[in-house]
Amino acid sequence: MTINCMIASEPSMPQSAAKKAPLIFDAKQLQHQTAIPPQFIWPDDEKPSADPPELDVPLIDLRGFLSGDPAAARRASDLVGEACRKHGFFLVVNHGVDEALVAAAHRKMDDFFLQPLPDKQRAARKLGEHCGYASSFTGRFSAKLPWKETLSFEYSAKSGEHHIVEDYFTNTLGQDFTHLGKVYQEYCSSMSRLSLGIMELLGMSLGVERCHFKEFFEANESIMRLNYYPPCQRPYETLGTGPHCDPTSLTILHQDSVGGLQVHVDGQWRSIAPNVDAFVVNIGDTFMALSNGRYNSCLHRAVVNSTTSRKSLAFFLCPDKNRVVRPPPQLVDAAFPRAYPDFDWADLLEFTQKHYRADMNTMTSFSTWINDRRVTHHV
Ligand SMILES: C=C1C[C@]23C[C@H]1CC[C@H]2[C@]1(C)CCC[C@@](C)(C(=O)O)[C@H]1[C@@H]3C(=O)O
Ligand SMILES: O=C(O)CCC(=O)C(=O)O
Ligand SMILES: [Fe+2]
Repeated sequence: MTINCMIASEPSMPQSAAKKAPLIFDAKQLQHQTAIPPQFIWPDDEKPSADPPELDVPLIDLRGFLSGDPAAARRASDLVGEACRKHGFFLVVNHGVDEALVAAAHRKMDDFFLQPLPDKQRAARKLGEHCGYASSFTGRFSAKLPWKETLSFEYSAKSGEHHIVEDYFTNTLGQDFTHLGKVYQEYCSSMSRLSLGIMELLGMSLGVERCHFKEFFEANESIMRLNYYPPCQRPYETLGTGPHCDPTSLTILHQDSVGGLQVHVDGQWRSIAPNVDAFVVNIGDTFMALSNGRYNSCLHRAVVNSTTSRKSLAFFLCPDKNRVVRPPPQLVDAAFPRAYPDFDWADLLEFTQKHYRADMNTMTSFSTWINDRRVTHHV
């Protein structure tokens, strides 16, 4: 199996317009090989260890809150706040999302990812854009490549855009994929509804009006990402997804029963055990900014294994692209002065797609970048 390796100049930063033929990576072949291109081998200080300790993640039962019980809402909000002041991860159960829909969303991933590579590449992601199929980002980064394939697409809760997911699949992949589009359209709609409920709990936990963040995200333009992690014969030298904080606002993740999600807590990588009845929820950089830094976006990654492919469904809640991300005034005071500049999500998304590989320092780098750009444009 020939691989055209790209001799890249930059470490693992986004590539400028691809002047070189990118490394062509076919998971079906490489998943059986111990000879792995060096671009996939991570530095010693980032390699995963075997059997990390499990993180005891708060499990929040949403049944009472969703049925309108004020005491249950208060309890759930307190648990959310406690988790967000620690590591920013929590599990939700009795979340109201149909388990058959979740199962269908996982099953339909195989209909796309088990196709031959040329068929998948009909949906190939264009450089600088966030939607489409990416095979390990071989054309995007030159080192520390993630051992995964992804398919990302937009979901919009705006009126008049209720078929954007279905249309994406039909327009990109043809009528044979309309059934996938219908499943993911319904799945994303469920995720959006659940996200707005969690935004109520987050608002309550921060002591702002209960509907403040819910209204901010009512017309969300979110990103749905299907993560497909093929087996890897050197699982302790590679990573499925590298260490990062999500630049988005809220992530609702469903991991299958294989396991592989890890969170960095108190200087240690801890695994989050699979629980197919639960969604894993974490806040991202944009919500950290909306909370004026009172809640932290948390560092996490995904590891792979040598025997089984792993799948995860990640719904990334994002505001309307042109809503200004600014914390409510109640969250700005002498103890918590403004942590980040005003920005709109479109700018942060552009930054992660064209200028910076999201990691644990994205917001610091972005703040510098946006301030410099404002000065330059202002001059
Ligand atoms: C806005 C996004 C950029 C990424 C997908 C969503 C939210 C998470 C981001 C990401 C997963 C963080 C780690 C690096 C990244 C390049 C990846 O491994 O996929 C990020 C995504 C991206 O830029 O495509
Ligand atoms: O697949 C996982 O468990 C995590 C993926 C992730 O963190 C992401 O896509 O942002
Ligand atoms: Fe993530």
